[in-house]
Amino acid sequence: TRTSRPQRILKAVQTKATVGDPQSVITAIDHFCRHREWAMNVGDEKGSILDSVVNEVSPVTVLELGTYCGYSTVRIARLLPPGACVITLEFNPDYAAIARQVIKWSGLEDKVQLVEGASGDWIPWMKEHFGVQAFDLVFLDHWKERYLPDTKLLEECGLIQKGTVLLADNVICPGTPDYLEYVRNSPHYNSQYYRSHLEYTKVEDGLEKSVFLGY
Ligand SMILES: Nc1ncnc2c1ncn2CCCCCNC(=O)c1cc(-c2ccc(F)cc2)cc(O)c1O
Ligand SMILES: [Mg+2]
Repeated sequence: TRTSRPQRILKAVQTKATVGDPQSVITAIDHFCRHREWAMNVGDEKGSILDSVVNEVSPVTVLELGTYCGYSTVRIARLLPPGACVITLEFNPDYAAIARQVIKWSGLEDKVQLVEGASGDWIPWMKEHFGVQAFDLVFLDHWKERYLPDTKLLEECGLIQKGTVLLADNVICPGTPDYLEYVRNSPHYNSQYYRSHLEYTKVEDGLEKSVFLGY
């Protein structure tokens, strides 16, 4: 049977990128998705904004919701200092299997914990299972209708504390209207929109950065 799109992305990495070189993995995926086949990676334009937020926060523990092929996982992990890590949750086992290989090819497996499962099931176990106190940065890039309920769940589980930064992809396209309304109107968040474009297209999209101000 035909290969899947994630399998074709992995092949592009394995043929075009250098083992242990995260930037070459990022470049290979962006080239493939811009010139061969569109895919829902955060991409190079929004990826540069993600990079600047990671550098600004210099997080020790990062949570990523929605791994897909591991493109943004690699973008984040490549900027983390020794001892820092990103826990990334992926619901789809086929995506997770490809992401593991992409992350391994980039040589960043020591900075990444990939967990297979639904965000709503795993978030309540984060403290106990990973010994996480609170996250310094959360990158939301999974089911768009899960952004708001999972943010509320993270708050309830004490995984968001004063200074925690939430960075949400696709707040315009496909769009997360209930999440945007919440973070922009809550007195507990300071929210900022970074205007950009849907990965590899001219369609408007953007990232919303929301800093938790404490209770
Ligand atoms: N840990 C977890 N818990 C729950 N769900 C989980 C999960 N882990 C994964 N999922 C399941 C989410 C699967 C993909 C989410 N991303 C998206 O749906 C997405 C779609 C577009 C898009 C835009 C315009 C179009 F015309 C078509 C598609 C662009 C993007 O940048 C996107 O991130
Ligand atoms: Mg996205």
